[in-house]
Amino acid sequence: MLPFARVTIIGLGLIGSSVARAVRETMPTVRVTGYDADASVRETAGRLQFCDDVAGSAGAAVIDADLVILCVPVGIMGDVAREFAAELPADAVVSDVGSCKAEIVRALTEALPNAIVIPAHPVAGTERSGPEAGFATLFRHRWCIVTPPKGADPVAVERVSEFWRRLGAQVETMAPEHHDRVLAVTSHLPHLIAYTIVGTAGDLEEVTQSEVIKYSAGGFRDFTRIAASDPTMWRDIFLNNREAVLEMLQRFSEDLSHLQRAIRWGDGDALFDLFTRTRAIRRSIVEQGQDDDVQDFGRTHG
Ligand SMILES: NC(=O)c1ccc[n+]([C@@H]2O[C@H](COP(=O)([O-])OP(=O)(O)OC[C@H]3O[C@@H](n4cnc5c(N)ncnc54)[C@H](O)[C@@H]3O)[C@@H](O)[C@H]2O)c1
Ligand SMILES: O=C(O)C(=O)C[C@]1(C(=O)O)C=C[C@@H](O)C=C1
Repeated sequence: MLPFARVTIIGLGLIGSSVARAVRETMPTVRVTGYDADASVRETAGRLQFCDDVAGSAGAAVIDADLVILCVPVGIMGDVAREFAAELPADAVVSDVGSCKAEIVRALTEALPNAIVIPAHPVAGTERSGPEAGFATLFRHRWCIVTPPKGADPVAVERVSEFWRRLGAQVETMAPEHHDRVLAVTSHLPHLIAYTIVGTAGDLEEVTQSEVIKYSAGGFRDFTRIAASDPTMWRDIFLNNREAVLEMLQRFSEDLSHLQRAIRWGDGDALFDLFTRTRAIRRSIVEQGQDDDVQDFGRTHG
């Protein structure tokens, strides 16, 4: 049996439109209603037809939904929930796809004190944004981390988990605070580093007169892809996962200082040992099938 019959997606950008497309493909009998605050996004959604209908307000979009998924920037989840609170059916499940979870659990449970709130995070995306960037296979073979609030109904948790499994994801359940510490290392810090290195190179360009662009290849190009990610989305992630990001950044700065010292004192063994350890980490990720060229191609060209 399908976990939900009438799904409403609020926010029809990269992730919202990908969820809609994936539902179409994997659960074609499920009715998908969409809403976006931006009229031009609603118009594009109507043209691309990845929803059965596009509503004119958040309230109208949720009116008979049994699952509502918020696919908007992390910093406005609570405000958007308040917009549709009065129209939300009592037995509907409210979820989201936000990239950090503790603050969202707090904001959604505060905005919807009587609703069934089961947040989730599909750990899948690209540097692109908007409804044209979405694609149905985005979540296939990717993790989706479900982060229920304390005391959440296990039946609702299982329905949300089954929904994501049907979209092709592998599901894990985690406490929101634990999620935020893990993702601070595996996703948020790497983005911060990419933003920094590309910004630094951009500043240096004035000195080197365009050599940065001319000779950018390999490693630097990979950083520029990540550093092209949506500014609103990432501003909100850093402001809403502040504690965990600052903790991991402190740790990272210490490790960077050790490397700096090794280079200064010509400690080749320290450099060699670290690079050997990191190469083994990359190889074990590839062996576990969590990364391959086909998937990378799909993510950047989908
Ligand atoms: N991009 C990724 O790689 C990725 C991956 C996983 C999760 N996420 C999370 O998914 C969420 C959406 O990210 P995205 O990449 O799809 O962004 P996006 O910019 O492509 O889409 C966001 C959409 O939300 C709409 N929106 C903004 N304010 C709104 C409001 N008040 N009411 C209704 N709609 C509103 C925007 O018009 C836009 O169409 C974020 O919370 C992000 O953290 C992103
Ligand atoms: O592949 C990318 O472009 C991404 O940045 C995707 C990525 C990630 O860091 O893995 C970014 C943020 C999301 O919350 C989940 C996935």
